[in-house]
Amino acid sequence: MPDIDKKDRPVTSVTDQEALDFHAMGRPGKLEINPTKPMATQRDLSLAYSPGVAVPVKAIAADPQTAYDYTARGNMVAVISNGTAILGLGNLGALASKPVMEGKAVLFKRFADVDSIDLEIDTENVDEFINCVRFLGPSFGGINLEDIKAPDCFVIESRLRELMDIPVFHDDQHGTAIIAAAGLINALELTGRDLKTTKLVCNGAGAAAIACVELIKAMGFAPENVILCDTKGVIYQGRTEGMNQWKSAHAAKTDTRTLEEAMKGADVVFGLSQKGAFSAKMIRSMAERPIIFAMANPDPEITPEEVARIRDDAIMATGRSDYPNQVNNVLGFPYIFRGALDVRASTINDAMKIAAVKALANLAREDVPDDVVAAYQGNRPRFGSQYIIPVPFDPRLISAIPVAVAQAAIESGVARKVITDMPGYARELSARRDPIASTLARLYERVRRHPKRIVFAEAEEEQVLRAAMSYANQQLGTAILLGREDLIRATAERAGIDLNRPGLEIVNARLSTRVEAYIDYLYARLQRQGYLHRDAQRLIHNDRNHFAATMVALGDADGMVTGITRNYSTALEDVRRCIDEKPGHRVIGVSLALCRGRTVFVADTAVHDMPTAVELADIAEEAAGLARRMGYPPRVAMLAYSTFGHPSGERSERVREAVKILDKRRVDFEYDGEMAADVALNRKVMEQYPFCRLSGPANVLVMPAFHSASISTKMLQELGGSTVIGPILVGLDKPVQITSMGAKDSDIVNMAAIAAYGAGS
Ligand SMILES: NC(=O)C1=CN([C@@H]2O[C@H](COP(=O)(O)OP(=O)(O)OC[C@H]3O[C@@H](n4cnc5c(N)ncnc54)[C@H](OP(=O)(O)O)[C@@H]3O)[C@@H](O)[C@H]2O)C=CC1
Ligand SMILES: CC(=O)C(=O)O
Ligand SMILES: [Mg+2]
Repeated sequence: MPDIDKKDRPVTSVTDQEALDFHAMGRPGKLEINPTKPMATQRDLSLAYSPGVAVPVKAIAADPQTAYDYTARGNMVAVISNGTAILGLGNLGALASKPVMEGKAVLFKRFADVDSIDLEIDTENVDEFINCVRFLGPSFGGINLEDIKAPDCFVIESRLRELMDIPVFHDDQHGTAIIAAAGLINALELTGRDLKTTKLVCNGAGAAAIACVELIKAMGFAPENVILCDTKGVIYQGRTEGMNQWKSAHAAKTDTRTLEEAMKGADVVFGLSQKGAFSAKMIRSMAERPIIFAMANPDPEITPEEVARIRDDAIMATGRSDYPNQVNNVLGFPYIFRGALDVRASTINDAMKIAAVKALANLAREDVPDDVVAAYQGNRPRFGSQYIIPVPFDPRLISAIPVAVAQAAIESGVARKVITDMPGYARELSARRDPIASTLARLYERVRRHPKRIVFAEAEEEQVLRAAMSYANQQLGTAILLGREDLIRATAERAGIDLNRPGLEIVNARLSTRVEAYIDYLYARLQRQGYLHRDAQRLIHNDRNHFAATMVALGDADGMVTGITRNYSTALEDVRRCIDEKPGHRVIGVSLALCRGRTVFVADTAVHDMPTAVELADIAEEAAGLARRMGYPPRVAMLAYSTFGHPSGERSERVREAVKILDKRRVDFEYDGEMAADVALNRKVMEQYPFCRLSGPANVLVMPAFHSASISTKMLQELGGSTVIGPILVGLDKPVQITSMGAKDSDIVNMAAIAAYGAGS
């Protein structure tokens, strides 16, 4: 019996409590709405609302197409469900479907920058549902129907398609069929099969299954080689029980009556039914090199581990993100709608679906460029049984699929806007990618490849325990929990956290065998700064920051995270008693602000109150180094309230001096200044200074002083809707990160991952 390949094991798994906490933290749910225009002044109000708003109203009344120019319609999709077939969980009602629909809405945004809102319609009556949706056309550029049970979904979709002049797309049908077909084409190629003679069994005869079977027959599968099963077994010609017209259309001429009989000798099996529907016996009875797509969510018909225990020649796919070969409609719907919206398509037709299938299948066969490797857990994927389909985080999807879909819409005559410059369109699409997730994903993947032992210095705190558990769960390394074991265990129990999992290690400072070594180390460092041996003893025994930092200094841990219970500067002082600056470096804090598709590094947000010119130059070097290590070629702007000498003043003088120092140092990155923030960030404003040496908008902002750094990042976060990570501490000889007091568990994990990243490979 083959051992399961390490790659087949889930990369990350989450507990029920983690899932609930994730949905409850901060503002409950997963999305909110933000205005795209200023709404600050009387004039703004006059333009946005009465009287100004009357002008676009009249324009749209005169020419409905102008709604795409004057409203959000053209980038807005509704995700609509009645909750009658939520994933593979069955009919749990409209309200219970909301987490999934919010999820689909955020995936639209995350993967394809499509704005989306979920609408849960509380009726199981088909006519009521249709009547509710049919009048919503003016609000949206497209309708994504989701998790509506068969056969109602077939009636609902086809009637709405007739009634509405925007794309209506039932994702569980066509999204699933497109992804499954793309994966199947590649799996057939890898196993040397011809689709005309391949025998396929599909378990499930609902929304997803019927659409999959229709699509593969359209691709060339022989109808006599396709058998569909449902809860009553094989759908054979003449069967009367539990039938409907959609099942009848695929009733097979066969003597088999059960799934078990049908699967004997089958080349391919699709599971679009329910958890656990495939038995070991069924899998064992399939043909050589079988293709098994167990696509039920959240739990597949059979797991890759189970299949690996039965046979080692299968190509295995599931609908889940924690196994290789994820056949899930998330690879389709964001990009298919992106392409359809961009050409204002009136529908999503077969030509567009087939174009998406081909684009997806081809992408998995292409060589993967370096900047994509991070999306594949650090391994360079190669077309093969473990890689038949791209992963959802593949950054090439955003340009490859919408282009194919838009092109097909234009050629098949359903586009209301023609794109002539397709390469230009592909470039625009790439720029829509959300950098937040890619930056962090890249960092996490690097750490996953080189897991690290990180000490969580305040492990008696609940959010720290949660963060540590998440760190271990995400296979970033070992989380060392520092604290009194009885208190850690009590907190864990109260919070429902299971400490008996691999990757967690409790260290109690009082009981550690390393205490004497740590005291000696600290005393040797501090004895000439007025500290007695007993002071060093007290610090190691009683203070977790000193204990943790000494652990890191002496190599008992790779890095450390702290900051929840003590203010930043106090925590930093604690750490610096134990760890020096890296030779030739300066310790500073850099905040990473991710805002409206841009990433900027802001420094120094932690250490230097009123830096001198030399210190500013050092800060620029440290921040540029961090940017480069995180994959951004640095363009450093030395910020001030003035730009290139005007208006003059003492504060700007210091910044100008820092630029001269950088000139003398002949540093190997782009920098310039002094300049105001708008000059640094806005290409058009920068063009007014043609001599400026930056080749584009700055991505590293060196602030003239701590107050401006701190104030501007906090304002970005609170008013600008930016995600701010950090301050990230750089320049220390060992990787230590300090969170802000009261940080959330997700912030703490990010900082722990950054510490681990800093520990290198
Ligand atoms: N990976 C992916 O991207 C996607 C996966 N899916 C998964 O596919 C499954 C079906 O979803 P959907 O088509 O929307 O739901 P539907 O309610 O429309 O259809 C469910 C179908 O599954 C059949 N079924 C249920 N349990 C069994 C069983 N034990 N054995 C055989 N057949 C069974 C039902 O049979 P009967 O007709 O007799 O009631 C019905 O035909 C879900 O698990 C869902 O998560 C769906 C969409 C996308
Ligand atoms: C993925 C999905 O849409 C489903 O399982 O229903
Ligand atoms: Mg679904």
